Amino acid sequence: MSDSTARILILDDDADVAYAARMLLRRRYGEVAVLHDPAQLNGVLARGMPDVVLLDFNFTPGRTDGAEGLAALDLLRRQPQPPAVIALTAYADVPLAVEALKRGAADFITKPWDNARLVAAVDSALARRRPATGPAMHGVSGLMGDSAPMQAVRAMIAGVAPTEANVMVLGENGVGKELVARALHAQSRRAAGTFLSVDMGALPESTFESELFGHRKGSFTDAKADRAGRFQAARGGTLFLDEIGNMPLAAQAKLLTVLERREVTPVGADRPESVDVRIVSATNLDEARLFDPGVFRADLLFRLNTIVVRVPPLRERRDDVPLLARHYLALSETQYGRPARSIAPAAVDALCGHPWPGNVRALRHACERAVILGAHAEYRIDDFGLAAIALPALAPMAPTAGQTAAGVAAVATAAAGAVREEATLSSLEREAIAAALAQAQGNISHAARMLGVSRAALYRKLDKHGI
Ligand SMILES: Nc1ncnc2c1ncn2[C@@H]1O[C@H](COP(=O)(O)OP(=O)(O)OP(=O)(O)O)[C@@H](O)[C@H]1O
Repeated sequence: MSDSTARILILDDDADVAYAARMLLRRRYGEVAVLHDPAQLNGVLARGMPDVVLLDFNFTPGRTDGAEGLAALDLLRRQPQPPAVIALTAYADVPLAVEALKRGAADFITKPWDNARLVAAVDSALARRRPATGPAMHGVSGLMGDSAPMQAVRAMIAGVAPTEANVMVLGENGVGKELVARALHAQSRRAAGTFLSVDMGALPESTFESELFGHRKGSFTDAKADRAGRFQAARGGTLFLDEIGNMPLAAQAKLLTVLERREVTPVGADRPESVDVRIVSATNLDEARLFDPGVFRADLLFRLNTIVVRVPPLRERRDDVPLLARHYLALSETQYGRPARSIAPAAVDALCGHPWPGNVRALRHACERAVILGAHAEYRIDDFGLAAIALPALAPMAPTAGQTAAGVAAVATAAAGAVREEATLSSLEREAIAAALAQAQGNISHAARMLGVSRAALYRKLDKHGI
């Protein structure tokens, strides 16, 4: 399965619910669209079939019988290549969920949902629906590239995947660490189980244990029902602990205890439950920082890094650039209904020579930009917006704790010279982001913290500015 090509449709009349689901899923999957009215479903399907539909069941205010959702489900199931449907039902509406399953829904989720559960349900619906194929893809991971360094990474994955060893994936932002983790899962004995990804840097310290280990009803004010944590949700599968380098030390101690004992105690429970998950972790910290005990506990590190897979930055495997560019151009051409175009030879050379501080993710965004803005018969280098992409790499500085957004903006201004009179709000935002990234040495989580926004919000802004 390749997350970057997965298309998800959320069909829910509640704008807040749809927005929350879209924000959650957008980082993981290629395209996440929202539709509020089932009457428009036919038109949307005619423009392209999603892989997974999250389907609400009541659209007209006051209706609770679920008939509108069941009709939409029937319509989806009648398509020549029907998407997998995950029913979104109210907490108590078990009969409706059962009816949806009988009519072909792949799964159901009760609202309000548990994020980990929802992602796990989408992942497994995708995995069941379509194994990724294609000459450039390898295995079922979507990990592309035939350069010598990528062949070495792939050989390492093939050797390590069938073992139960914990694996730590190292590499800069956007190099493909999550794809490596997915490849490890897909080639392991746990492939039929869940692959569950958790952003450890984004878990609030106050709910860390409840999110990871689950809780019992009544164990704290908001604990209205028993809830499984990520360790339980990934049972029999692989738990991908992303951004492990951003975990506070106190949380590291709790994680260490679980890994040592191989059991978790849900908050409010009086006895532990055994855990059956394989742990794959990832960080963009360089190894000097990772081995600094002030940043990361050595005992936890040794639990996690039985095997280390290093994913090289794109500038060290330039041979992969043309293949990746063609793949992502083709993907965006399909997505935006644009004609297929080739890349001018000079543009291929320039793409290969670019330093790509944001690695494959940045290349992907640059290709999307070229498809949208390119106005010639062939893609030219200007279409990719590369001069702008290089900006963050110009002034790398040591990260500064507690940096404020205003401070970063000021540094951006200094780095870029005096504020130009014609500078727009948007260009100031772009400069602030570029400066924050430079100061954080490309670490998205640190840059997001400096700017006072979430990682997901920063990714959206990187997307918007083509950084
Ligand atoms: N080898 C590759 N082949 C195809 N696509 C890739 C490859 N490497 C990365 N990508 C794409 O680049 C984007 C970033 O990949 P991924 O999320 O795996 O990187 P990451 O290293 O985990 O990033 P971060 O550290 O920011 O979380 C995704 O859209 C992914 O599909």
